[in-house]
Formats: sequence, structure tokens, C-alpha cells
Amino acid sequence: MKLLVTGGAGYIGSVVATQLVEAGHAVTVLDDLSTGHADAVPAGASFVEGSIAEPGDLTGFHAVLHFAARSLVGESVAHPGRYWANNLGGTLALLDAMRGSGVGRIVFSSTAAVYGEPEHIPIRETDPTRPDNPYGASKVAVDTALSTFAELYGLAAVSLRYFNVAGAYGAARERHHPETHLIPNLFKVAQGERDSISLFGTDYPTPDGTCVRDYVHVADLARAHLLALDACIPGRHLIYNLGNGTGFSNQEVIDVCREVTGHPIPVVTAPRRDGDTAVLVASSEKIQRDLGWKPEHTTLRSIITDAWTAVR
Ligand SMILES: NC(=O)c1ccc[n+]([C@@H]2O[C@H](COP(=O)([O-])OP(=O)(O)OC[C@H]3O[C@@H](n4cnc5c(N)ncnc54)[C@H](O)[C@@H]3O)[C@@H](O)[C@H]2O)c1
Ligand SMILES: O=c1ccn([C@@H]2O[C@H](COP(=O)(O)OP(=O)(O)O[C@H]3O[C@H](CO)[C@H](O)[C@H](O)[C@H]3O)[C@@H](O)[C@H]2O)c(=O)[nH]1
Repeated sequence: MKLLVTGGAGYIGSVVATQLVEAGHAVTVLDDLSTGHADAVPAGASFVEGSIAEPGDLTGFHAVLHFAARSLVGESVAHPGRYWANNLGGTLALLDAMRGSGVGRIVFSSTAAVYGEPEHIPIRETDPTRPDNPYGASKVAVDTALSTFAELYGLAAVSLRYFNVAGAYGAARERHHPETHLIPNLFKVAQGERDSISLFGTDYPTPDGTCVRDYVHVADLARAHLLALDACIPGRHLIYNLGNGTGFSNQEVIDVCREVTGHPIPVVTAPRRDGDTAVLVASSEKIQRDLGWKPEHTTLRSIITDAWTAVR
């Protein structure tokens, strides 16, 4: 297929673009390089530097895989307008261009942040969406728009709600500036770029007092996009959670990073970070049942080892 990958110069988009090229698809990456890197676009894909807000004529593409977004929770609270303009406004421009060019299929990067504080664990797709920050709200708004476009215009849409994405695929790795995620920040200490890591909150109602997250390996996550592409049904908007189904505490992540890197990684206990939820763990039963997806890298050690190998 001829595929457009928005945000394909970013962490997750570049891994999916790589797998799509490997599967024999003709891939074009559209990215404005606001947080991405031109050298992350895989060899074998074409690159167009530009914004989803002005996607141009998309005639000839069979489908769009849409990763382009701003995705920092803290920034979204400080500058909500950026999130509405880029994540919602940009996506609406992209959907209009798709419609005008006869492109009827989209796979969209949604997030666990759409759920807000969960009522129960594991979180299912049928649970209420009550985002507690503008980033999550912008993703809920896009999910709503996709449902409407499916119903009114026959769009075939799949939203994948990622939990905590980690790991690397070959050399394709996480490179955010600033970096807010836990694992890459732990590596910065191990590489001597920082003296210590701040551990945000040790008084959560969890077994060791630190937050619990569901880490999914980026290679497994990427594979789900290829399955989703084939599962698209005109007139339907399908929604799937993507996680391992197992929670690991921040303290466990720190311990495994110490083992894998061989560095003591000093920790400084810090207050809770605004907007953090104690426990986020996905039920991925639906995508396992409907699309036959199954994560292969389920241990924290394998996820962290792959990420560490790629940054060294
Ligand atoms: N990393 C995670 O754990 C995680 C979790 C849940 C959801 N997501 C979602 O997955 C997607 C990819 O996340 P990531 O971690 O790879 O982020 P990233 O910042 O590495 O990648 C996003 C890419 O989109 C590009 N971009 C942003 N706005 C654009 C625009 N208007 N036009 C064109 N390109 C634009 C950026 O330059 C960047 O290359 C995002 O939609 C994010 O919300 C990520
Ligand atoms: O230096 C750090 C960085 C993070 N943490 C903690 O580590 C845990 C994980 O934090 P990350 O920033 O790595 O990931 P989040 O769970 O906050 O974010 C993920 O889940 C969000 C939904 O809540 C969004 O979907 C987001 O894109 C996705 O990366 C949190 O308890 C956080 O407080 C620290 O203690 N110190």
C-alpha cells in the first residue's frame, strides 16, 4: 500500500514507518520536525517536511497512520491552546484533506491519558473517558471526530490507546527534548548527563508507594499498527487499548535500570508530579481477541535492555 505516516520522524512513528517499509509498503513521512529528527526517518521512506495543518493533496494514498501531535502533559496544562490547535485543529485539517483526496483509512495514536483517574484496573475501552489535562482532552476530541467521520462519511478508523511506550527497534529510539519520561531520564544518569533522578512521589497507595505503569515495547506496539491497518472497516471507528496488562512500579523500573546499566543511578525523592495517576494498567484483551495481537517482549528487563542497547 501507499501510506502516509504523519509524525514519522518521532519516536513511535519512526519505528512504525520502519516496520511498514520492511513489510513492503511505500511509505511517505510527513513531519514538521517540531519534536522529531530527520535522521529518524527510515531509509526506504520518502520524507516531506511540513505540517498536518497543511497536508496538501493526498490523492493516491491508501491510508494514513497519524502520530503527529504534541504529547507533553505538563506543557498541555501550561499552554492548552497549542494542544487544541495542533492535536485537534491539525487533525481536522488532515481529515478534510483525506476526504477531499479520497483517502478512506486512518490509524490514530490515542493514549491512556483519555481515561484520567481510572475507576478500576485494568482499564477497558468501555470505561469512561474523563481526561484530567488538555493533552488527554485533545485526544478524546480526535477520537470523537473520528467516530463522526466514520458515521457520516464512511471513514475506516482505528484508534490505538497506548499506555507507556518504551524500548527501541534497532537504532530507532526515544529522543525527546526536553525528556520527561522515566526510562530515558534514568539512562541520562547512567550516561553521566545527570547526577541523579527525581522520583516523583513515594506515598501513593501502591505496594512500594511509587506509581505503577504498564510498559509496552515499541516493537510490539508498532506491530499492532500493521494489524490495525488491515482491520479497518469503512464506516466504523474501532478503539483498542495497547499495553502489556502488567504494571511495574517506578521503583521496579529504577531497580531494573540499575541492573541493566550497571550504574548505581542515585535517586532523589521528590514530591508527586501534578496530574500523575497512581496506577495505569491496560486491559488489552480486546485487541488480542479481535486482531490476534500479542506482546512478545513482556518483561521489564527485555524492554529496558533493548532501550539501553540503542542509546549506547
Ligand atoms: N510515547 C508515549 O509513551 C505515548 C503514549 C501515548 C500516546 N502517544 C502518542 O503517540 C504519538 C507519537 O508519540 P512519540 O512519543 O513518538 O512523540 P514524538 O514527539 O517523538 O513524535 C511526534 C512527531 O510528530 C511531529 N509533529 C508534531 N506536530 C506536527 C505537525 N503539526 N505536523 C507534522 N508533524 C508534527 C513531531 O515533529 C514528531 O516527530 C503521539 O500522537 C503521542 O500523543 C505516545
Ligand atoms: O524523572 C522522572 C520521570 C518520571 N517519573 C515518574 O515515572 C512515572 C512514569 O512517567 P512518564 O513521564 O515516563 O510516563 P507517564 O506515565 O506520565 O506518561 C505516559 O502516560 C500518559 C498518560 O497518563 C501519556 O499517554 C504519555 O504520553 C505517556 O508517556 C510517573 O509516575 C512519573 O511521575 C519520575 O519519578 N521521575
